[in-house]
Amino acid sequence: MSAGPARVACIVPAKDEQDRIAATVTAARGLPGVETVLVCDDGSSDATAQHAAAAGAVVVSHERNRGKAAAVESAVNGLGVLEQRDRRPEADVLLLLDADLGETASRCAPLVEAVVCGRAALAIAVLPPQRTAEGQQAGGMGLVTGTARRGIEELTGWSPRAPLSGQRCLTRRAFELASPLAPGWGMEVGMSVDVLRAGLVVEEIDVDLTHRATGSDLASQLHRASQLKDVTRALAARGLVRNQLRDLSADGVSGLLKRFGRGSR
Ligand SMILES: O=c1ccn([C@@H]2O[C@H](COP(=O)(O)OP(=O)(O)O[C@H]3O[C@H](CO)[C@@H](O)[C@H](O)[C@H]3O)[C@@H](O)[C@H]2O)c(=O)[nH]1
Ligand SMILES: O=C(O)[C@H](O)COP(=O)(O)O
Repeated sequence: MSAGPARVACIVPAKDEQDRIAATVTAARGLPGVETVLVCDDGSSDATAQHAAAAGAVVVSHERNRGKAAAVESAVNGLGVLEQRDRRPEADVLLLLDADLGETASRCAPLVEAVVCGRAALAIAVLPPQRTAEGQQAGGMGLVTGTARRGIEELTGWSPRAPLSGQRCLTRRAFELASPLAPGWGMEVGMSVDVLRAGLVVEEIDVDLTHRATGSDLASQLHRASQLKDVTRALAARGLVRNQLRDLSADGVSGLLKRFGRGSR
């Protein structure tokens, strides 16, 4: 990281977030060190872009929906263009926040602090249990989370508490090491694996954040299916399946049983 105070840019991917984006942007702008908030409007069909801009964000837009990872990449590219055009010093820290955090985004200072002080290259927020809009306990059967957690552990030896959490702060260098990001919902899993494999420190931090939690209706289950597909792809692209096949051919049936036992934890 460069000498002097750290420069933090906040990156917010947003699809149809007009109800919450302004509060999220306002809260993010108030975080220590945050100089710029960039929102990528990922093909929204509502007024997300206008609300984000009115709250003080720099907005880049996708004409059509391209998924979360592409939105994050576009916002970071936009940051690079701004820095060159305006000859401004480069941000050395990126804070990635989802658009639906609202004013709770103001609680993310501990993530920034962990990276700015050099304790971690990637700091990830662990959220408390969430409730759905109907007041029910959020979350599914744990299939996506469990797949992501076990995959990261198999590939790196580290077992995260919140493998899917998109609320994360990292050095620009760590972001570059994880780029291009794994597509769609695989970006967090891919990033964690890539940063750990580069030998950098990853830390999870409890942060009292609230977001729009996924429920149990059909749309929510379809969302989970899409997450599972992208997470599985990100893990496979980093060698998970290859490793499993290698171990199976080395250990035969006992390897299969060992792996099955581990998978059912
Ligand atoms: O096509 C899309 C879909 C979503 N988003 C934005 O991405 C963020 C996360 O989307 P959300 O629907 O809130 O995700 P969750 O269901 O909450 O997913 C959890 O798990 C994901 C990984 O599967 C992480 O990316 C999220 O941070 C984490 O909250 C939000 O700002 C969205 O507006 C896009 O930019 N493009
Ligand atoms: O609701 C959630 O936490 C995510 O969509 C992941 O769901 P799952 O881990 O319960 O399958």
